[in-house]
Amino acid sequence: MLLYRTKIFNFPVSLSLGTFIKHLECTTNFKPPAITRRYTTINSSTVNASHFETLNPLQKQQVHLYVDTLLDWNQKMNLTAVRDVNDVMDRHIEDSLAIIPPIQHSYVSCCETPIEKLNLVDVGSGAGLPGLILAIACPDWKLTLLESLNKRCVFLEHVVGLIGLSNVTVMRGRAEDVGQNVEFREVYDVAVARAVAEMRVLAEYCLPLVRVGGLFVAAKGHSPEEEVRRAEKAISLMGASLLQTCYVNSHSPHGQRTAIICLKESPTPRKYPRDPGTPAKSPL
Ligand SMILES: C[S@@+](CC[C@H](N)C(=O)[O-])C[C@H]1O[C@@H](n2cnc3c(N)ncnc32)[C@H](O)[C@@H]1O
Repeated sequence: MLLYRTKIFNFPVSLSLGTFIKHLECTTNFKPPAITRRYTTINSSTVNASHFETLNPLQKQQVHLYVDTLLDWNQKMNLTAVRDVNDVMDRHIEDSLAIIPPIQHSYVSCCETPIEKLNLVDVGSGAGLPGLILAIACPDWKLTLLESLNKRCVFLEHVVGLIGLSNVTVMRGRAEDVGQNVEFREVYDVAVARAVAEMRVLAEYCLPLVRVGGLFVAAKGHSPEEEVRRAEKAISLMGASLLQTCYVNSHSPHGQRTAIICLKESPTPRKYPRDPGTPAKSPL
């Protein structure tokens, strides 16, 4: 059974999905949206196994094509340190799929627009993780894969075309520049990031891209508490607040993973993000 760990009166507890959603509502000031809830229950027999097993046959085929292409291109360019197909499935695919339930539950609980047509940006997408996997698993969502390295963008464009995904845009650029571009600033419902930087830096990369009322979701390891605590100031400077740390029992060999969820409450001041390189050199 998929359990969400949180704290009640400072005691760590593990909650089932339904209880977790109720807890989220009780411990935040946000009113449940007027829209119909779509994720009040999850079939525990499906989440009990791997997240991959919950995909339909076409989606599974698309993931396999992605993994084969990734490993093929990895012989020519450095896309991932993971070389074995089973390891890619367990470490990258399961890890990426594991953040979908926390995104869905937090969005439905706290954000006022319907979740069906979500507009997401994956910051520092690398070889497309988690963004490209989210695009396969949630074909109604629109994904922008933002990546600064040209060769990785070439791979992304190739694999997106090969799989035939029409809901993905590959954007080459630095988060610091894109976040200052009026065309992309504060337009995304959700920004996600995995294995790009520490939370203080990620907050400055991601939150300027998120619209007021949207979410920033960072995929992190099993013990992100100290990193998250240090990032509280940066998150607040960006006009957001920490909503929840969701502990997800991933099928990945890393075991438990976390999704750190922040809600954007007010516009980010114009001076953020700072010049390229500054957020990483001098985190807020
Ligand atoms: C360690 S890789 C992780 C990639 C992927 N998210 C994953 O989970 O496998 C970090 C990626 O973020 C990109 N990156 C780092 N800083 C960035 C920035 N400021 N703007 C855009 N991309 C960035 C790097 O080029 C690299 O491809």
